[in-house]
Amino acid sequence: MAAIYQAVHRRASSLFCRFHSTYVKKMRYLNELKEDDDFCRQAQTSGTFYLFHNLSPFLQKVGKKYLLPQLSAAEMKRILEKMKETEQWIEKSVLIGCSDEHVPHFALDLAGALEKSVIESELQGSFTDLRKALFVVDVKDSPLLASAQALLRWHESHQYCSKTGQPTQKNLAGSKRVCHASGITYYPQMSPVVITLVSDGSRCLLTRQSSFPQGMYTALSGFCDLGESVEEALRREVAEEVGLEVESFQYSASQHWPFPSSCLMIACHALVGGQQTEISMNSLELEEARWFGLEEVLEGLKRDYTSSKQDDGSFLPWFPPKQAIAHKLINEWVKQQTSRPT
Ligand SMILES: NC(=O)c1ccc[n+]([C@@H]2O[C@H](COP(=O)([O-])OP(=O)(O)OC[C@H]3O[C@@H](n4cnc5c(N)ncnc54)[C@H](O)[C@@H]3O)[C@@H](O)[C@H]2O)c1
Ligand SMILES: [Mg+2]
Repeated sequence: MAAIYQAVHRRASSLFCRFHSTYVKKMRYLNELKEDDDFCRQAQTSGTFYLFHNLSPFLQKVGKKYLLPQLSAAEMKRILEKMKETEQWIEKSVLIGCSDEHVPHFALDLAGALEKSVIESELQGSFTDLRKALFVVDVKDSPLLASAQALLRWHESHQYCSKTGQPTQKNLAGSKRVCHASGITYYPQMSPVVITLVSDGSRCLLTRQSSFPQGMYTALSGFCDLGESVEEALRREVAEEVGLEVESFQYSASQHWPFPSSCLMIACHALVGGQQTEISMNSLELEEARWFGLEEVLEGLKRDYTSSKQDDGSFLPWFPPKQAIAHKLINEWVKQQTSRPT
């Protein structure tokens, strides 16, 4: 009965969809895949697959470029058969998007099924740590890579119900997990983080944690506490980490960030009053916090880790690459400074 209802519903939706844009149709299609296991199972037979092993994505190096190969369902089947694994493995994949033509994309972690080196030599590429992969693939592929890994990571760490201790079961698309003993449904989660580029009008405040690569400075950031609004978290983090009081702030943009595990980065510009710009750094959290003038920021934007290294082994300041939302904040600040009437 449910299957008939779903088929009728799908037919009605597809008629309705004739009047919708490509984007709306795509979102409706993805939503159906999440809601209907049979539909998703069928989609897995015609979809494409991004491979992971122990949460490291599979990349192929072609010349100087790192590509993110998508395997067809037929190719996946061939590899699993060759390695004497069953096709059931395909059901462990999670839905991560689809093309405008509704070819669904899935991510699959093959750890536990296949030996890493065997797949690497079969497919001529390598499973690469996400901290490297994210920065070497084409910029347009980084968000997909980050969210695919985050979803696979969430499933890996939510195998059991935290109330009953019983195994949880994922739906086919991987948009949720259910504990059949308690009836609890678990959904993938992100932790909200506010990232703030503080300015005093003519300088911006950039900071380092001791765990950062040498020479790298970025905007202030902090996890939102439970029950806090974005505004409250922003003001608290700036006060906690550098001892300054925010006068006003403006939202810029947001980004999903996979480190340490699924953050929703909410990026803002903040202004502190001209009278109170003396930094009182919290050395438990930060190694350094200081004001940067426009010239120094412009110079820093030209460097990366390698080019910032000096002959004596020290590092000149450099900033996060364009995949990180901090880069956008710094660029926006530069634009605002350079477009101001002098
Ligand atoms: N994409 C970017 O441009 C960018 C830039 C800066 C920071 N970040 C990310 O923002 C995250 C948070 O920044 P931060 O380290 O300054 O935060 P923070 O200042 O809140 O300090 C981190 C500490 O907060 C605690 N904490 C509270 N809630 C937590 C949670 N949900 N998960 C983990 N730890 C929690 C832990 O003790 C942790 O050590 C970092 O993990 C970093 O990867 C991204
Ligand atoms: Mg912080």
